[in-house]
Amino acid sequence: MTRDDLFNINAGICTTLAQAIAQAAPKAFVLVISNPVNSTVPIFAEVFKKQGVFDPKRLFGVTTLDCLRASTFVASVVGEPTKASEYVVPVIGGHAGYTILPLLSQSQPAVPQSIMSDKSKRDALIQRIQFGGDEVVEAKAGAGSATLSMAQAGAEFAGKVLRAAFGGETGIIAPSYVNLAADEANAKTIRGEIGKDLEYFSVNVTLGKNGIEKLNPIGKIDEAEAQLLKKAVEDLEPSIVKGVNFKAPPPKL
Ligand SMILES: NC(=O)c1ccc[n+]([C@@H]2O[C@H](COP(=O)([O-])OP(=O)(O)OC[C@H]3O[C@@H](n4cnc5c(N)ncnc54)[C@H](O)[C@@H]3O)[C@@H](O)[C@H]2O)c1
Ligand SMILES: O=C(O)C[C@H](O)C(=O)O
Repeated sequence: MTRDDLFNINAGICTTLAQAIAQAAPKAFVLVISNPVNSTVPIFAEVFKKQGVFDPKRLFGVTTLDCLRASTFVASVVGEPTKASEYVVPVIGGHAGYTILPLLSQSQPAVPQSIMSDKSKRDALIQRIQFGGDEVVEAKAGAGSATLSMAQAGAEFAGKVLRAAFGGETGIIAPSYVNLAADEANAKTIRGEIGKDLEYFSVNVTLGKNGIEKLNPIGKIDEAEAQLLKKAVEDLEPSIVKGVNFKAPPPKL
């Protein structure tokens, strides 16, 4: 089963939840975890638009688990598994397979050259990050997906949104899959970087008291990442369209 297989069940559930949020809490910060995130976030946005309450600064797709996996697997490959929390690896694109694009070239601390210049080691590391979620789903064989690691990721991301919105903290940056209209000025740069006029993409987001304060451009990536970016964009586009075009069946009487 892939995240896309969940669309048929979760699209309807997300529509119902979005309608309830639009009516009961139209100013809420909405953090979407339900898969396929690449399509469910557009579903939320479309419902909010219809209800006249859409604020792209307050809608987030939660991709934090991809970053947790990236730092965990990088630290492990480097031989420092206990130092995973010290590694920050930006992950952009979306939250499924090849749309998950870890920017190893931007890792802090840097990934050693012995890995970066060894194609097979580097490819294996990227594959592990991209398909770590599928690994868990397969291993659980129908009994759900990531739980403890998702709890850590969800808590980390929600904590950041709350600290920025209500705790007065500034400069908090977190990756998230968002509607690029949240920051049109930087969206223009990001669309130029990805070479496509996409409505949704995951980038590093600067959080503030109103939610998304700034979308951070991708910045410098290397040739291998530029190739992976093309594939990510190619796979992401139909998932966005699927979410945007979803029409929930009328409720059963
Ligand atoms: N974004 C991520 O990184 C990430 C990570 C892990 C899981 N997920 C996604 O999170 C979702 C939940 O995963 P899980 O492993 O916790 O699944 P789960 O099956 O353990 O839990 C799903 C819960 O949803 C409830 N539910 C079912 N139908 C509902 C409805 N109509 N309205 C409200 N609630 C309903 C069920 O009772 C159950 O408690 C899935 O879509 C999964 O793919 C996302
Ligand atoms: O639930 C899934 O399909 C996997 C989940 O999104 C994950 O990344 O662990």
